[in-house]
Amino acid sequence: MDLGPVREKIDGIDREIIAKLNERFRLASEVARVKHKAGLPIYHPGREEALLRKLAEINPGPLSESGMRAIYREIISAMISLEAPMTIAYLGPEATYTEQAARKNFGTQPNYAPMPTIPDVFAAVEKGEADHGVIPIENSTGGVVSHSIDMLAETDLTIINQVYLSIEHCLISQSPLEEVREVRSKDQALAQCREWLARHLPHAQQVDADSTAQAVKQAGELKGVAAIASELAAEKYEVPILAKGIQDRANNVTRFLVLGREPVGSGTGHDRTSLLLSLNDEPGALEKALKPFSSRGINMTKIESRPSRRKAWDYLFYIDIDGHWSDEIVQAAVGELKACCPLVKWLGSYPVRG
Ligand SMILES: O=C(O)C(=O)C[C@]1(C(=O)O)C=C[C@@H](O)C=C1
Repeated sequence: MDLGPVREKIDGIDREIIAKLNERFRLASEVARVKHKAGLPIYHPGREEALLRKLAEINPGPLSESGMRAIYREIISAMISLEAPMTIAYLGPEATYTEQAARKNFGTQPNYAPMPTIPDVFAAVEKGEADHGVIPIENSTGGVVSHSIDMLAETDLTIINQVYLSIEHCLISQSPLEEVREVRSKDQALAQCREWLARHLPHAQQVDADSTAQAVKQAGELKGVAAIASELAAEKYEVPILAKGIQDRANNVTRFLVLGREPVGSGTGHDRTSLLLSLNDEPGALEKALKPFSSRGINMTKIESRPSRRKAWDYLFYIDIDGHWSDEIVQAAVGELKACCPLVKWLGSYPVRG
């Protein structure tokens, strides 16, 4: 078949797409100017999610929803970088899962700033060295990242978005499996591969590292040491992969939070709100605190208790509910909550991915 005529048609469509994209850029620039005047950030996760949900509804295919989202992720990323390039701080070093989550959310265009620890990510955004920060918050197999929850109790930053990332772990080493005597990784990653390690490396010592990517760097330098990390990290630090998909649960997903200095926008109709509560030291205090939500049929998707670090045996409760802070029903529930809890801190409201 002569491909010439089809390719000519494709060229014509590409010319139209480019013209339309530039028209879109000009309109988005107008929006950016208005936001700039009002002192608002350009990045608006709620608007982006609402736009993507609408596009998914009208997309007749064969373009898949994930393909459509990836294309639009980059269109918006390029748009924002034309107006005001963003700096995104994340838990580094380079090639961590947190970097992958940050790129999934912000695309390829921002400046990415790897930070050595979770508190450093908070500090970079608080000091204005970064526009936004990305931190891991919980994993479907390993549970919460306590360090992140503890930092949320102390910060003035707001959660403005969340990102889910499927986590596929690899065993990475310059030595063959028979010679591996030590496995290094972030405690969470080691916990997610416990059964695999018990089966394949029962005698290897398990050692905590600051991050999965840090463990790969070390595995590249030390014989007999293996790391658990992503394929991307193995490629980045040029250390061979011995085994892929070694996590105990096939469906291993981590949830990351995107932080900003101020809340952005109102609800999208499908949002989540995170709150921090403290309770009075009296019988039934927790039950009383949950009542304002259950009595209104507000779904609570998470509750996690953490030591308050102010007093022994004093706890803070981190909760996630369906709805946006600005929703009337949420406001009514929070009003009732304030009457029975000494502390009610709003951590942020953000869109739930459709
Ligand atoms: O609608 C807006 O608020 C815009 O700034 C435009 C736009 C877009 O390109 O669609 C750009 C950045 C925001 O994160 C959301 C949407």
